[in-house]
Amino acid sequence: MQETIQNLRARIDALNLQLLALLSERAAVAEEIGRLQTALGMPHYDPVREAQMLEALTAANRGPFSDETVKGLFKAIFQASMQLEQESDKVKYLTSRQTRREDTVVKLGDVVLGSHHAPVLVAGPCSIESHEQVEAAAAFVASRGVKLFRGGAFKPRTDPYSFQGLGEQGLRLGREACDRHGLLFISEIMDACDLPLFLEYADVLQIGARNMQNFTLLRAVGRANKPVLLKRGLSATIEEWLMAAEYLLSEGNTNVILCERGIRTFERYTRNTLDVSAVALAKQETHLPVLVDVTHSGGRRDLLVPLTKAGLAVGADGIMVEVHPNPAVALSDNKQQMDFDAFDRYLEETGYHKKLSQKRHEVYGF
Ligand SMILES: O=C(O)C(=O)C[C@]1(C(=O)O)C=C[C@@H](O)C=C1
Repeated sequence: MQETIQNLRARIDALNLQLLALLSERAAVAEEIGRLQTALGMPHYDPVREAQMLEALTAANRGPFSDETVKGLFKAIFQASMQLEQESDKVKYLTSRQTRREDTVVKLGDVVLGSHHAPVLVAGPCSIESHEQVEAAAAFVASRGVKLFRGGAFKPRTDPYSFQGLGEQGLRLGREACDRHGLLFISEIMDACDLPLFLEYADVLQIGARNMQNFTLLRAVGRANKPVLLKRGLSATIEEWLMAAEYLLSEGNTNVILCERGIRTFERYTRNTLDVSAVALAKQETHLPVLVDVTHSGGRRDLLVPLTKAGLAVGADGIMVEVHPNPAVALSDNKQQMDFDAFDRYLEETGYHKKLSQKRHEVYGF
């Protein structure tokens, strides 16, 4: 008896495989129909066709399943084909991990950003203010093992009468200081017409939070042959942020680094709220490297260490911080930049002096 059941089950197993092969073949044909329908602008759902097929099937039905059961089984098959057809209509976003499974790794000189590589640290002043200031900042961060230098020359300021940056002169001062100290230079571009200047002076083009949805700028930078750091907008949803990155990739620029910099919430103890889930989700949903700008996230020096730990714990590939020789007299963001002693304490407390030379798994175990 037991043996007979075993034998019958073996037959069912074989029939299951035959059914699966037939269903897969049928699905491939339905997908082909779906592609033609999409090209012709026709809907995928065709109730008349479904009714005709069900009629033909019930007419051919000799049992043991009732007509109703046969109809139920085939309706489930039609539904499954429809889902496949609709799925293939969905746009394949270049930023999506479904389109590209492997992590994108951005190479900046001898610094490698993303995947299993050691978390990077981007440091430098909010704005480039003078030769002396940028020289002091660049010399200091370079002496501490930092390879990526930030410094704004074109500043998007809320108040039109506040310091707007040194413009081209700032870019030149930044470039020269970076060259003297073996640093790579990241600076924010605000207008597509400044692209030639940035191509000459900067190593990484930063698109700031306020310009995250400047689609003309995104397209222009997307066509440039330079890595881009794309900050999340002040009130941008994760989807809007990733779509902005899609603009860059769709124009051919694959060296895109995302940067979470805190979003505007009701909370007033901090300037912005660091959205750690956005960092984790950006890593999950896209294949791009993700940084966290801890200076703007909290807008508070006393939060730089904990926010750094939080960012790295949820998978960030690096951190951006602001360092100024004398923050008290800084021409922008003077409440949140670190002086040199504070930066040394920051490196010690976050363990970044070790992290700068280690692989990710050596630091975090993952
Ligand atoms: O014949 C079609 O138009 C199909 O898309 C295939 C198919 C099917 O699976 O048979 C799928 C959904 C439609 O509602 C009708 C039929």
